[in-house]
Amino acid sequence: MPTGARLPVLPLPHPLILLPTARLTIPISRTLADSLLAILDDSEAGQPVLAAIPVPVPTEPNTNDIANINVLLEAPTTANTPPTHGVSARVVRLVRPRTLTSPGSPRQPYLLSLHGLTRIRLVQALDLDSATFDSLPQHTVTYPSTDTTPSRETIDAFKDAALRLLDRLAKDSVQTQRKNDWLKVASMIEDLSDQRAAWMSDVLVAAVTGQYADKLEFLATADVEDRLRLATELFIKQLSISEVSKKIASAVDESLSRQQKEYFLRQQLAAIQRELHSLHNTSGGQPGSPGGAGFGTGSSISELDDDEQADADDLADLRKKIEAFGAGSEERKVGVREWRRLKRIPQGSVENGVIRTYLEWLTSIPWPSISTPPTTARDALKDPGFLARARAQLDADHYGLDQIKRRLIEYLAVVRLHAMADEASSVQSHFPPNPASAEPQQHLIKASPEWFDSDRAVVSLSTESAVSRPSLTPVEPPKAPLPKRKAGVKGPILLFVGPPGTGKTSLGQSIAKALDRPFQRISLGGVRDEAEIRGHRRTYVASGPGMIVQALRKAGRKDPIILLDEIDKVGHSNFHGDPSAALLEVLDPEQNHSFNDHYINVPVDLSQVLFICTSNTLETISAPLLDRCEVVELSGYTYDEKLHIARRFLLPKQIQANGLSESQLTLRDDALLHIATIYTREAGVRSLERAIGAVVRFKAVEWAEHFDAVANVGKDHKEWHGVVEEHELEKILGVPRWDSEEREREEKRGVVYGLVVTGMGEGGILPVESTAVPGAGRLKLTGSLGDVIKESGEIALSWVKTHAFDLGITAGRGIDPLKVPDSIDIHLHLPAGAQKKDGPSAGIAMTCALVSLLSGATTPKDIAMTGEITLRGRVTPVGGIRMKVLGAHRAQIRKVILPWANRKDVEHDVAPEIRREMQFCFVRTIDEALEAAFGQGTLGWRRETVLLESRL
Ligand SMILES: Nc1ncnc2c1ncn2[C@@H]1O[C@H](COP(=O)(O)OP(=O)(O)OP(=O)(O)O)[C@@H](O)[C@H]1O
Repeated sequence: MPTGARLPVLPLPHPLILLPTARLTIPISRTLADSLLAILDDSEAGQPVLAAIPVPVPTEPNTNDIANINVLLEAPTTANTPPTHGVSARVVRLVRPRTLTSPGSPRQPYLLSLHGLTRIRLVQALDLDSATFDSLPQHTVTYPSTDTTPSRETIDAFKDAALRLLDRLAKDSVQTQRKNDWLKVASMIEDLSDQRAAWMSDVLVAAVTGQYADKLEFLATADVEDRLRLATELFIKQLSISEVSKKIASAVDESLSRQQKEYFLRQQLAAIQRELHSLHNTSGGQPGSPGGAGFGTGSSISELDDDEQADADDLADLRKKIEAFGAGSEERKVGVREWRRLKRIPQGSVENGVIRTYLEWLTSIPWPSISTPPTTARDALKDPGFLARARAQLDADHYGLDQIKRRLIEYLAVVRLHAMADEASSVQSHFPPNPASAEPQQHLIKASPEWFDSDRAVVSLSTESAVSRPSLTPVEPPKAPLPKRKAGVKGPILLFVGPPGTGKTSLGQSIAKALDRPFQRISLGGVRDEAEIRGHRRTYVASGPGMIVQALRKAGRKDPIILLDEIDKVGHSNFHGDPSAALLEVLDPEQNHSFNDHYINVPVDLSQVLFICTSNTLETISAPLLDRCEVVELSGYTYDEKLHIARRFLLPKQIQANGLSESQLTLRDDALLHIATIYTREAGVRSLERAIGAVVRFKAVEWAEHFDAVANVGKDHKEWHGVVEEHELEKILGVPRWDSEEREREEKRGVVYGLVVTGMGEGGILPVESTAVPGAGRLKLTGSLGDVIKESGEIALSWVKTHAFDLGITAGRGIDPLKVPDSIDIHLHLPAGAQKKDGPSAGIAMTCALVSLLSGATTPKDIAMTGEITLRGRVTPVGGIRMKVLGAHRAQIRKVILPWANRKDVEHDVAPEIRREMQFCFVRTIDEALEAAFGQGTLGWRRETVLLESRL
């Protein structure tokens, strides 16, 4: 064709483009078709040629559309320059398809097929403003020269890139036909002559390049060398695109297929379980039996089968609970944050489980920000008859303990007053001075659900608020003030101290009943790890909250009674932290409104909780902990009290527990007392309860046998005897444990009885034995003795040596009784060597034992003593008098020798009936103690002694 020919120009709207060698079929309007037909009529050759000029529209790639990687990779090169490049195209077909015509349609679309021939260039660019796609204006075109031969390297690079791309396309093709086509083209390229390389580049670029801008640039590149280079670049680009796309597709495929697989497996599992269930129900089951026809015929599916539904319900429940948290509260923020993380992490993953468990804990704590209906505890405190009811409750649950009950009533009165004062101040704060100030709070609560997922946030916000633009960032409401510590909501923290089984725990339960609050008991015995109280941090595997939060969750209310049991047995600072320091935080009203549990990691308010502590002894409790508590001592019961407790509480409880009725079984008082004295010698009543339980069980068996025999008429049966006598006890409970000790106790030279308090807080007697062995005047002390008690032994020996002449042991002053007449060693032993013993209170007993050994005088076997001695012979006071006296009374001791300074303890703390039954000797000096122990005139005193014996 001659250069500078005029051709009708067909503008191709974006994104249509026709490359040389390619074919293109496009719909055209009737007007355009008419123009074409006119040209066809004029044309001599039959197939007219047009200039097909692509008209680009400037487009910005949408960077948000990450799904379409081709769009991202396409450069925004389609600038606003007037189009000049195009292709001469032969009109191959012009048809009017029937399917496209519709009656009454103003435009009758035609289909025009074009075949690209060669590159052309318009001499004068198309005027974009006046260009219409309905006319074929005549333009002068030029044909760029294509004669140059490309270089060897360019052709080789082109072929190499083309072959690699074709290879990839063949591999990626799913259809065999298409794969074969690509392979055929590849073999053509291998045999391609250099002259045909430019033609082949047109063919391939038209076939494989998807991007408009690339095609446009390729169309505009007339020079053969440049064109081949550009084609090479495009092939490489296409290759990397297809590789990246493939990688992404396979990654998506993989994750999808894993999820689908899991889903299908779960579905199959559920189906199999359903089948098994129905099989089980329809076969073999007896009508009316579980699993039989009466229970379900297979159509009813247990709620346990449908775990997916249950799972969804649980999640919905969780969400509801988080929504119930007060707006702006710390727990709500953490809950929302963790909820979002939960939604992001795939179900079934370990992390998902961890977050879910955390959220379950978080939502199960009774947070103060959750609005709850007014609690009955508050109502109980408001009731004017509250104190009377509390007193009645304590009396109904416990016998005796009058002083303690009085103290508890005082305590409850204080709690009530504080609660009422608190109520009054909160009523005031519920009425804000300006009603307008309450309004924003309402909006906050209304808008709260959209915190949960951002997509929901967009929807709900855009529908509700037409004015403000929706944003993806959650709307943070203004911070609601954290609940302030309510000053002194409760009274002091009570600490019940006493031996086991004296009713410490059950007193705590009675207080909870009186206050109508839930009761939780935390056993601190053996707690060595701070994390048991504070919880483990969430980074630990299988971490969880500490005991305090667990108790709060179980109680389900923010104001339960929590009993910290055996606080004396909690561990102190070690490499697992300091549990007692953690307890300090729990018990300190200044700190416990924001207790920090490591697992929950949101401050927990414990200021409404009433803590009560129990302990067997005060010695092992750390001073700061003790400082926070008010000590209430329960020393133990007398036999008389035990008898009452047994009759009124323990026996009826055991009778009921063992399926009998009170009319069927009677335990006489003498039998009960026998159990208390001979079988169970303890300060509390726990063993007594156990022993009574054993007797009741024995009788329950007898009753059952009797009942069976009566029902089985004709068979001989024993008579039923519903009264338990004292003499029957040995048959039921075996040989008495304490009886033998009493009998074995003897009046012997060198042996006296001291009074002790065990580590469990229980009083009792302990023999102090001494014997003389040949030796060199040394003192040997055995029986697991601590330093202080050993020193007491040495002080006692020094005192006896000094006063040996006055006591008539030696013939002259300055003679060592351990050397003259014979050289001896003294061995002092305190039995029960497995138990550690320490303290100064055995001073008197050791002195008496040494005097007895050296003088030959003995003390009666029903005398016991306690008191510290000094080198000058003074007797100084000791602790635990109440428990020691009670222990001595239990051990059938009739006379106790005590330091004078402990007189007030006996007067105040010892029950009157014990004071009546026992003789008390209060002594100021060792001389007085010796006279009280050995009896007046027994020792051969060489000087006048003053005996001050006082009886109560
Ligand atoms: N004064 C009492 N009146 C009636 N029952 C009592 C009395 N004291 C104790 N009990 C009963 O004795 C049993 C043991 O009491 P509890 O468990 O409270 O002892 P504790 O002092 O807490 O012992 P531990 O130190 O071993 O925990 C309970 O069944 C309790 O009801």
